[in-house]
Amino acid sequence: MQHTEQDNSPVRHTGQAPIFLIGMMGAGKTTIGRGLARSLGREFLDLDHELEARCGVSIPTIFDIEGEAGFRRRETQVLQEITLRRDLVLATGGGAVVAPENQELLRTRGIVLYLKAGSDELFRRVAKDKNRPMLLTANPKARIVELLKQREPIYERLADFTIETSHGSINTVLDAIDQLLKDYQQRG
Ligand SMILES: Nc1ncnc2c1ncn2[C@@H]1O[C@H](COP(=O)(O)OP(=O)(O)OP(=O)(O)O)[C@@H](O)[C@H]1O
Ligand SMILES: O=C(O)C1=C[C@@H](O)[C@@H](O)[C@H](O)C1
Ligand SMILES: [Mg+2]
Repeated sequence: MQHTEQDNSPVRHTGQAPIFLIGMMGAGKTTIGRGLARSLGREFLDLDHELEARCGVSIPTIFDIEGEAGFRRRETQVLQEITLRRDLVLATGGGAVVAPENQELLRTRGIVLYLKAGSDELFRRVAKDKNRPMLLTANPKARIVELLKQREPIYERLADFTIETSHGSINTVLDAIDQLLKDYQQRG
């Protein structure tokens, strides 16, 4: 499916531009994304859940069978399709911003919100969860620090808005995003 064709279709321009949440594992993309979609009356999709639903297996199983490269190929394929949807809040996967092709899709097709958190807090949030294959190493904390270092410049560069999620409650973060989006819409 050619991106240029879709850009010219009437469907593409009906409704509001999609909102894409980016950030590290544990930054709150799924949690905040769901709440934001509810408050905006939009559809919510989570890229990780979408991949699992389409493959019929969990993310760790996709990594086991196809490796990270296979997972990333599937991630790009699904992103190409779902970033075209309007009136959507999309929680991306933590590593979805790494491929330049994905960066282009996110940058050109919607509003990008970077949910930012420090490595200590990220580790606290994901430490007990075994469903993140990127963290199945001897020292998951060091892995988070390393991934954050690699990815932070990409998150920063892609973001239309950055929201700190390390401190404060989920509702505080949701209120801050509501306010940002209102200001943005008023500016036109
Ligand atoms: N202020 C906050 N904002 C977001 N999440 C918070 C906050 N405070 C605590 N949390 C908790 O942090 C966790 C965030 O995990 P979540 O699965 O939403 O992250 P994610 O960015 O989707 O990660 P992944 O990329 O691995 O899917 C949740 O358990 C949530 O309840
Ligand atoms: O940070 C990452 O590379 C990942 C984050 C998760 O959202 C999943 O997309 C997967 O576990 C890989
Ligand atoms: Mg998530």
